[in-house]
Amino acid sequence: MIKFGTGGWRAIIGDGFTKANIRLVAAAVARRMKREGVAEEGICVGYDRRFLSKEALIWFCEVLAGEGIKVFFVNMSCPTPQIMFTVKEKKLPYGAMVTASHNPATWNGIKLFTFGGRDAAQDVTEAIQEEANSIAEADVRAMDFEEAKAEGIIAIIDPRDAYLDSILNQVNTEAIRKRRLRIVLDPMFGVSLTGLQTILYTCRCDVDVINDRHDAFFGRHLPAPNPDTLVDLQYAVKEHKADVGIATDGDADRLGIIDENGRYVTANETLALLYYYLLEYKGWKGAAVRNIATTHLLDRIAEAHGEKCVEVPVGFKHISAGMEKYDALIGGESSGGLTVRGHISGKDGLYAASLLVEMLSVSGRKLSELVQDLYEKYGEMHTAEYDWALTEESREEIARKIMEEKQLPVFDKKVEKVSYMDGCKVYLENGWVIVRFSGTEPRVRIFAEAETEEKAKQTVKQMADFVGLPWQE
Ligand SMILES: O=P(O)(O)OC[C@H]1O[C@H](O)[C@H](O)[C@@H](O)[C@@H]1O
Repeated sequence: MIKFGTGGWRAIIGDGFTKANIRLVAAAVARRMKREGVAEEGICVGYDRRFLSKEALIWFCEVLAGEGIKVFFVNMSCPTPQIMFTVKEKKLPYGAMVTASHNPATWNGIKLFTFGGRDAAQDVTEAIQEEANSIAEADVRAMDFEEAKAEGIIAIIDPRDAYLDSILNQVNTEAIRKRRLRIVLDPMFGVSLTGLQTILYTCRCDVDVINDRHDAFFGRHLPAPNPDTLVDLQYAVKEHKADVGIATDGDADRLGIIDENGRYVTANETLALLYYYLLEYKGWKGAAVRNIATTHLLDRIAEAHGEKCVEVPVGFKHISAGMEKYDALIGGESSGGLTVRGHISGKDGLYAASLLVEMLSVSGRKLSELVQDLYEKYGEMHTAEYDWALTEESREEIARKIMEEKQLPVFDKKVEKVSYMDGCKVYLENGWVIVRFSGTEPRVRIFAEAETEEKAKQTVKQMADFVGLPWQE
């Protein structure tokens, strides 16, 4: 059974992520493109550094070619945002990337993009999922990869320069050159290495790199930037006396930041800092779009500038849709993805890192000072984020209690409202807590925000106790 979630189709290699299923997804995409009359316009495809990614993409393309779909094949592992950028720039109707993003090394998957380089909307992925699950394997046609190349159905392209130049054109490279920043880069064994180094060297930064070799096990960590996985980067920043540590996840659409003291700057803080920077320093205008599990600091910043902050369910496709609807300035999520008006509509770790480096250069401040400034201006808000592995039974039990019976614990703060848009979110006076099932992994997540980290943690604990999840520090 093929199942698309928050960010594309993901499955364990050899279990759901099999050659047969990859071919079924390709056949469904091809049939959809043919029905829409866009077979000749084509699809841009790429792959990351995971185990089996390139092979999987070749199998995917053989089916596309067998159905007569024009394929633009990026023949070098690359960041997901590079594919989104190319779909947008070439005005292609579709794009695809073989990656399981931040999931464990045993997973792989396929992300799909539509016109404008956006994450495919839910109705699109649902339709593709349904069609893929209904096609008989014997009905899948394919054409040998080399033959399709020789016939020109598959064209090899290299859009790297166009993508990197577009980022360099959007940031203030002059200001960065003057600041001579010292940076430690941690691509987490993923695909940002060449691109981010190129951008940073072009801006004359001094760059040290860790975790750069090709390791399909991601150094036995999850390739997701968070305080547990960025311990190496924290040490390296302190050791090299760097101004900042920059990490990107496995497919480089998410960003993780370490400040000059070796402290992990949360994705919420990064997002709020960049929104503030765009409004205050660059004088840009516009709303912010955040997902339901992301900091309300953005709401405070928006309000202070006469802007609004729009809340959407988790998943960048919802952020992109919200940004388009409100012509928003910035959109982002607490999981580390963000983008800005004028760039691609999907999240981009390379672009976000470049903008952050620009912010440090233009402001002339240290990262820790900028975070402090923000709290002094808008009040302290801190998040606590925990997640638990789930069995089918525990999932059903939690869903019954909070989603069907709509039970809630008794909080020591006033409950302002409750939303069931994505999981169950309780809006408290000066804070909130959300319980939701991940759409990318078999896990349940409980996030909270409050005036101190301790209070946020206590709120998560209270909710975890209430739904019967074991508490671990
Ligand atoms: O909490 P989850 O449903 O697992 O989603 C966590 C993240 O997964 C992917 O990276 C999606 O692209 C993001 O939009 C989402 O925020």
